[in-house]
Amino acid sequence: MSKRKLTRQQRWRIEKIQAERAKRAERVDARDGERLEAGEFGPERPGRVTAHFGRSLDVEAVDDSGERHRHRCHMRANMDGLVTGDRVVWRQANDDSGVVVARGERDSVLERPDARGQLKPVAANLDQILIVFAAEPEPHANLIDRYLVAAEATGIAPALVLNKVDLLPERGGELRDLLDRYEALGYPVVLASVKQQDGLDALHQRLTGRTSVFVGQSGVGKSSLIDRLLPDHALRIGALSEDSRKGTHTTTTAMLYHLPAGGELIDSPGIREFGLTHLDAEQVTAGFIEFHDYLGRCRFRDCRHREEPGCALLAAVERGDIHPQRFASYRRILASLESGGE
Ligand SMILES: Nc1nc2c(ncn2[C@@H]2O[C@H](COP(=O)(O)OP(=O)(O)OP(=O)(O)O)[C@@H](O)[C@H]2O)c(=O)[nH]1
Ligand SMILES: [Zn+2]
Repeated sequence: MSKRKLTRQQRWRIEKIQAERAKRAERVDARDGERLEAGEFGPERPGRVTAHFGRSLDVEAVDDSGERHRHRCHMRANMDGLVTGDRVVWRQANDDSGVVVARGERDSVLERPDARGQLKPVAANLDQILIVFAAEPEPHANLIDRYLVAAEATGIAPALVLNKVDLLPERGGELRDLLDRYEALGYPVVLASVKQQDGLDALHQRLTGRTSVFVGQSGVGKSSLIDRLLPDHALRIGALSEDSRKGTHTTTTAMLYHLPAGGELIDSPGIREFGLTHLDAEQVTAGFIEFHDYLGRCRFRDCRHREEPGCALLAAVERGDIHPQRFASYRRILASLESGGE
């Protein structure tokens, strides 16, 4: 991303706004501290972050009657970096609001570079990254590989979703062959159609009992899928705590939704355009799961798997144990990282 030059005046204004914000946060935190001391908050309870807005969060907890309820919470000053999906310990004030006092351990975290290019967590405790592609716009194998590599680097299990199967030729055509190859590598492949009545059964099954995100190229149907999976729009808006509904930045935060049949979806525009930036060559190599058996077996320890004699990867390609198209993708991704861009 190109660095935008700010005028001195603009910079001064931004600094001023940031200083004011920091001061306000300090005041809120001091007040929370006093109220905690004074015993104005209830006992510690477990909860899960379902949306976040600056230093405020929505925290979902199960109340005494067994129902899920969302509470607008502050986080203490020492608690930076909470994200949607985090498990937390929080205490309720005498109204509906509360304060988060601790963060639970994370099973996984999805990160994204911020405007300055630094990696920042955007969502936590995900089980599954659903990489969506479609009959149209037609996916290139290299694009699928790029998403898979990026997903593998997060440690969160990827699955492939082919949407718009209503547009495929009867026997599935080349795309079906391509998918078979990924299935043979062990990746779950799910076929879906927003247009067809029964087109989402397999997807429902994939989603049940897991916390998932949808990622993928523009136009593949991510929004359409999410709208169908969360049919009641009121249900989506209703997923925000009452205070958050009045806020203005509801469209940019990652939100956690419950699916009617169980399972959760975490979604935000920022997550959907999840990409490959910030990976190094080693992560790219590790992102090709069928290479794992051969790594460390090349004659030279620093083998770059290009034309070195005794390269175990090249030999596997030669024997047909690694698909040449996957190996070509690997090369292309490395080359694009070396040239410093997508
Ligand atoms: N034929 C067919 N069209 C679909 C299907 N699902 C979505 N579409 C259409 O594909 C187009 C793009 O869908 P979106 O849901 O906006 O795609 P998206 O992935 O959210 O795109 P971005 O918001 O740009 O990231 C729309 O015109 C949809 O109506 C499907 O299963 N079959
Ligand atoms: Zn090698």
